[in-house]
Amino acid sequence: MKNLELCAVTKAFGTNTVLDGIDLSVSPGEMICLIGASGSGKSTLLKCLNLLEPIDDGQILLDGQDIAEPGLDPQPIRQRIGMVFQSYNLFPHMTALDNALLAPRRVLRKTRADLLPETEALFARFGLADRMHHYPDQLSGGQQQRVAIVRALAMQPEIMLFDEITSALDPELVGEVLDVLRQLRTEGMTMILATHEMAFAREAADTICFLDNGRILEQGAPSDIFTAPRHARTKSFLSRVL
Ligand SMILES: Nc1ncnc2c1ncn2[C@@H]1O[C@H](COP(=O)(O)OP(=O)(O)OP(=O)(O)O)[C@@H](O)[C@H]1O
Repeated sequence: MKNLELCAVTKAFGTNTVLDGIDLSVSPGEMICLIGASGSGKSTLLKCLNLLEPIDDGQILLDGQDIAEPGLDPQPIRQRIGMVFQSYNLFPHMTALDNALLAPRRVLRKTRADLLPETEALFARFGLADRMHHYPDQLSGGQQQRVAIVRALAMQPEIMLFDEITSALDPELVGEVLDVLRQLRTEGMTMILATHEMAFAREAADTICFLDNGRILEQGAPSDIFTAPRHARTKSFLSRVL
C-alpha cells in the first residue's frame, strides 16, 4: 500500500506553470530525493505536499484521502507530514527544548510533563542531549538545524519533507545534518527531500526524481539515474553539478 500518491499535480503562479502534472508514488520508509536546476519546482512541490501552497489541479492522496481538496483543515495533515526548511526558524527567546515542545503542547494538547520523556529522548537520539537548554544563538548552524528537525519529529509525523536543509550551512556542518537523515532512513521514516547534495542523494536515496520545468523528467534508483540518465537534460544537469 502506497501511503502518499500524487496524481497530475499542477500548480501555477500567475502564468508561470511551476508544477506541470506531477505523478509520484511514495512508499512507506522510502527516501526520495528531488533534484533539478534552480527554479525547477522542488520547493513548490514540497510546499504543496505540506499544504503551504494550494494546488490548481490534481490530487494528493494520503492513505487514499485527497488532502488537497479545498476547504480541508490543513492542521491535522501537517501533523502527519512534517517539514523542515533551509532557515531553521527557531524562536530565539526559547531554549531548544521549549522550541521543540511548543507545537506538540499547542496542537496535540499534551502537557510539558507528558511530552518531556519522548522529547528528551529525541534530543538524545540526535546527539543534542547537552544542548537542550541552550538558546538558538548559543548553537551552531548545524545544531540549530538538528533542533529544527527534532522539533518537526516531536509532532510524530509519518512523513518528513526537507527543503534544502543544508544549503545555509557552512560546509563543515553539513555532514552532521546529513547524518540525521541517514539515521531517520534506517529507522524507516518516509522522507522526501529537495537537495543539491548530489553525493548524499546518490548514496542515501531509494529513488531520485529529476525535476525539469515542473515535470518529473525521469525517476529511478540512484545507480540508474546517476550512471545512465535517459534524458539529455538530466545528463546535462548532472554534468554541471557532479
Ligand atoms: N510564491 C511565489 N510566487 C510566485 N512565483 C513563485 C513563488 N514561489 C516560487 N515561485 C516560482 O516558481 C518556480 C519554481 O520555484 P521553486 O522554488 O519551487 O524552485 P526550486 O527548484 O526549489 O529552486 P531552488 O533549487 O533554487 O530552491 C520559480 O520560477 C519561482 O520563481
